[in-house]
Amino acid sequence: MAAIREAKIIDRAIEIQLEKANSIRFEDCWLRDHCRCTSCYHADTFQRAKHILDIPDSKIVSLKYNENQVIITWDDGHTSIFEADFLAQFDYKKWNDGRKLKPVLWHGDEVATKITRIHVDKFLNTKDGARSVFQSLLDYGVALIEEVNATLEDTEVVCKALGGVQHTIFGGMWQFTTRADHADTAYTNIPLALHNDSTYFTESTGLQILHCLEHSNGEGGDTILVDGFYGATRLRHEFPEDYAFLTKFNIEAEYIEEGHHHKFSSPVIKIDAKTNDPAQIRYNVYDRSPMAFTSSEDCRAYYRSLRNLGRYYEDTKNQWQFKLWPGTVMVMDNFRVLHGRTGFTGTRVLAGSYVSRSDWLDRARVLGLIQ
Ligand SMILES: C[N+](C)(C)CCCC[C@H](N)C(=O)O
Ligand SMILES: O=C(O)CCC(=O)C(=O)O
Repeated sequence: MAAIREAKIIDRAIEIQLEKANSIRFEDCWLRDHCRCTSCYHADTFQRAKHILDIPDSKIVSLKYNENQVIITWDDGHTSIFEADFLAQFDYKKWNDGRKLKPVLWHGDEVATKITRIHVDKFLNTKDGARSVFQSLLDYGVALIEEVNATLEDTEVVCKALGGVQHTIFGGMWQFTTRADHADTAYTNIPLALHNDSTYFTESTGLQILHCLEHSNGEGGDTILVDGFYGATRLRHEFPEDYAFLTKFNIEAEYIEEGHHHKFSSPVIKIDAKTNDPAQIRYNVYDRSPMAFTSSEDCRAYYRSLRNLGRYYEDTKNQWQFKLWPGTVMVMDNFRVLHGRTGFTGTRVLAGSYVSRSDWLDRARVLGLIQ
């Protein structure tokens, strides 16, 4: 509970001093816009009631306060009441810090002991279980959900609980094997180097969920994961020019099959404007489309920087390699963690889905893990 010690008018703003906190200044335009009375705000839908062009450019004529509230009278006769707890949220530093995600960088198989591994019933039926899965995704970008029946239907229940199935050209829930249902090497048995999916979509897919329903009469098919942020951070320190290039230069990716042609250009390393740290990695050497360059410098920088970043991802010291067996659902954050697999023989069937980033962050927010 925030408590107001003092409030005063300064120019066209008010400044409030809270107990044991910084003082916060609020401009009159902000205050009028944030008036919580029923004609300014629909409290039942959490939406503003007035168009921004209809908010009067009015002046404060008087200010009263007590420990819990600030009461403002405006020159057009309107009154606004602000609760101390409401105002206390808008100390810029606290507000901004609260919005930063704080990924914990990892490399190698040490992460195996840190991530959440949880029984599916605990994940589905308890808040603590759900919290621990989403916290693991926020911290490390990976979680394992165990003892799931090896069927598409049971996997779907897990995908829904992670935020809901995201539909793409591959379908909603997918099941894939070496049968070439789509024009993509995932649908073969060849090895796949570390990559992010959907670099060719305007919005990358958020989580990727993989459940091996069967692997019989053969071997191989290990899963390999690497922390994309760790590699990017190493590049930033060791090859700052390449890091700068990959944060700015738009690299084009595409997906082509009968009836489809997706294409998108983006920097490989997208930066978070708040933290200046990597916010998303879009690294897929296979799905790059052929490009023209304005200069030989750019062309050479493209190859040099992608290779320098790729070396961290391909370094086995940075990777976590393991075998997924029926029963264990792997969830990973495709904005951060790169995945790959070793080649395999035999019959191997994987099921899963994507979950959009907006949808899984929605769950994490409702669980109180992020703001
Ligand atoms: C997961 N599933 C098998 C459905 C699709 C795999 C798509 C892989 C593609 N090269 C990409 O990077 O997006
Ligand atoms: O077969 C696997 O384990 C992973 C396939 C893959 O990389 C993908 O679907 O993007």
